[in-house]
Amino acid sequence: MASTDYAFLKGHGTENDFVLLPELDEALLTPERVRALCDRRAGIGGDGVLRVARRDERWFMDYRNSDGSVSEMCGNGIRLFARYLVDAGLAQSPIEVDTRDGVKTLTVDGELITADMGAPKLLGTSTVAVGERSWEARHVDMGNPHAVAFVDSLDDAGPLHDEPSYDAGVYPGGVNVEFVVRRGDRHVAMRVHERGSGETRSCGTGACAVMVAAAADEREPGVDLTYRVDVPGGTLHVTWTADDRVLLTGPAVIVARGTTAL
Ligand SMILES: N[C@H](CCC[C@H](N)C(=O)O)C(=O)O
Repeated sequence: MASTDYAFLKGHGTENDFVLLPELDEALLTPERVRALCDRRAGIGGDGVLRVARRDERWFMDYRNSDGSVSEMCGNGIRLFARYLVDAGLAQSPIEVDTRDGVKTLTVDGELITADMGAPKLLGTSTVAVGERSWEARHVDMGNPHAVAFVDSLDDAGPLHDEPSYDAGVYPGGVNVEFVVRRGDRHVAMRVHERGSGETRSCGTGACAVMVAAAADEREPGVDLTYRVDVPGGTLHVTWTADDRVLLTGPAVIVARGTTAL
């Protein structure tokens, strides 16, 4: 692989970490280069890559999972993307960011950033399994696919080294699998095995999917509903608005800037 220096930033949202590339051409971001950048020993390390691009007069977030695959949306990543734009003086809050799942609006309020993720799709149920154990999982689409399984304990899913098995008929393009427990009124905790990245410390779209699955039965017409969602890497808050939008609020921290030869 030819080695030329490219600018990068490293950051995270509740420890879901990303390599942000502000100037790389799309043609250079091959799956091989994504895997090399995300490698935690031979590369910078990350759960994914955020390439900064322009599309139709807007900023476009080109998101890639650490295995080099492409996904439609990344809830923690888009907050870091907005943090970069504001810190670099390239945009002011509120910011419209285009994604493969359409345009999202980001609002920056000090340390916290809120992403309007749009309307959730609450679909049917299927079965997910880890080893001998299996659970019913609720299909929630947040622009990307999620299977949400309610468990008695977050330890029930085991070490999650391997991808849980799932119904490929329901999820032909793969799926992010969340395991969730209730912690109290409008308060849940989750673990996630992400499509294309493995178990991560947090998943923004996953936190939204978990909240929608957990709150669906208690949601009242005309009322906004907010949940606290604890992830291994911190805490997110998710609001399902009366007009059927999901708002994801959490931190986004830039931890390093530099140049990469990858
Ligand atoms: N692995 C996900 C994309 C990243 C989602 C996650 N990092 C988030 O914060 O939403 C997928 O393939 O759909």
